[in-house]
Amino acid sequence: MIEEKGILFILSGPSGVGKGTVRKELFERKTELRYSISITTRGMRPGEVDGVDYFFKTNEEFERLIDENKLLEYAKFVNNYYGTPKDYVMETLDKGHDVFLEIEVQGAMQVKKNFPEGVFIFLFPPSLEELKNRIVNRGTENEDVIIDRLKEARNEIEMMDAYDYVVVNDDVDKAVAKIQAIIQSEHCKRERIAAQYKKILEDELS
Ligand SMILES: Nc1nc2c(ncn2[C@@H]2O[C@H](COP(=O)(O)OP(=O)(O)O)[C@@H](O)[C@H]2O)c(=O)[nH]1
Ligand SMILES: Nc1ncnc2c1ncn2[C@@H]1O[C@H](COP(=O)(O)OP(=O)(O)O)[C@@H](O)[C@H]1O
Repeated sequence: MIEEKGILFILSGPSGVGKGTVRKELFERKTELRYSISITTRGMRPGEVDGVDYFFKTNEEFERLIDENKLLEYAKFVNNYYGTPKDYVMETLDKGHDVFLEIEVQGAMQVKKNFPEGVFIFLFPPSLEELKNRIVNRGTENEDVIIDRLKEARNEIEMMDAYDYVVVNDDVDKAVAKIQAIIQSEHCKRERIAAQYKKILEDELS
């Protein structure tokens, strides 16, 4: 029997496109997925909980994690560090569970280099105008940060071609349904590989 490892799914997209909203809705429906809680040096927003939304750390603590090689990937995004805990992701995949990362583009490209078998999904806004409205209406960032995040959004959108799938987030329910379909489709691909492998073994034995 071949060892069944979990699949690593990576969701990226510009700030304000709706990654958090879509991810939360997905987890309401698809409980077998495991979410990897990221580590960040950004300040906590009202309503956020340490250890639920992020593990909130100081710059010093974060840089120690980098030095100790504890991160699968990390990036600086608009003056703050964000990173993925390596041990959690690797151990969870080894146990056969799918893992879901919600990370920005630079980090996703590091994962792609080291983990090309991951499935890379880009969440795309219906328009740049709508993206701006969503960031502004969310009301969690000041004007300077919003301008920086919108600049970053243009760079991020240019990297879209490096992703396996693009999902437009015009409607949350539809976007979640598409991501669920991608997850199922990727499992069917793995099942095909497993079936081919089984057939080869059976042919050898006969
Ligand atoms: N590279 C990397 N990016 C992350 C990680 N966690 C979150 N991010 C991304 O960092 C960016 C900023 O996140 P945040 O400050 O929470 O803002 P928001 O996603 O716009 O609500 C978003 O694109 C996140 O997806 C991580 O572990 N690694
Ligand atoms: N499909 C959608 N239609 C309208 N508004 C949305 C949609 N998806 C998300 N939003 C809203 O856009 C804002 C940004 O969403 P959020 O999930 O915080 O984005 P991100 O995590 O990508 O920065 C939030 O106020 C959210 O309620």
